Amino acid sequence: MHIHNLTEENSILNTFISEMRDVNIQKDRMRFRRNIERIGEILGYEISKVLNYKPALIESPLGTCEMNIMDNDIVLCSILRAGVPLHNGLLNYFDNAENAFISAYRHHHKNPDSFEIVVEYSACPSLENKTLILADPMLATGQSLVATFEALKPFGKPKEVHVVCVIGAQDGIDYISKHFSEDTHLWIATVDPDLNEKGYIMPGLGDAGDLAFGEKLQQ
Ligand SMILES: O=P(O)(O)OC[C@H]1O[C@H](OP(=O)(O)OP(=O)(O)O)[C@H](O)[C@@H]1O
Ligand SMILES: O=c1cc[nH]c(=O)[nH]1
Ligand SMILES: [Mg+2]
Repeated sequence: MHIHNLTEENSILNTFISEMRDVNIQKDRMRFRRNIERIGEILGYEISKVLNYKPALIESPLGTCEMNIMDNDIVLCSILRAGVPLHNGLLNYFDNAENAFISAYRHHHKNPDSFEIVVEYSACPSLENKTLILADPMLATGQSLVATFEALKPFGKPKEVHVVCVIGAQDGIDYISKHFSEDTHLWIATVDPDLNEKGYIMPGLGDAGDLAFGEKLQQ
């Protein structure tokens, strides 16, 4: 897996991540969602640098110039719920992308520290020979991303896969590296060292879905 960790370079991206982590600033739900969206825009811009381009003649009112224009059939797929603002950020840049949505949530059994991933809903166009961009802000154990990728298999084989995340735990990155093909790209805003006993990224930011949309009742 090709890992692009954007936090290694100083940029305004780190300000957005720090606001998402900050226990006081993150209470502002609108800012939390907007920061995920802004990070989606930044990561989308980075992905655009490795996509395919074709020359096109562009006519301005004063003349004609040749420019390289993006030439990819993009399918943007995000994992509900927390993936929604990241999806919006990517879609702000990939105007004509097709879109897919998958639901994946942690189902807790009697032991609150153990869970399985339940994938229930999938709405997806054909992925055959397309550029799949798979978005979820949090990569903790990596199980949601792997379960989602599995659920997408009946929709066709993409030409290339780009996974987009805001915060990832090293263990989760190692896990998805084993389950996605070697030529997959991971575009990640930052990487944290640990997971706690509940599978939360440490120091992370807490529960991204709840911070973006409010607490949900456990199923
Ligand atoms: O890497 P994993 O260990 O699978 O954990 C990461 C998953 O957890 C979060 O979703 P959550 O299950 O909290 O659902 P939500 O978006 O509905 O809150 C997040 O958006 C990922 O999908
Ligand atoms: O740290 C984590 C792990 C899973 N889901 C989240 O929202 N946060
Ligand atoms: Mg959640």
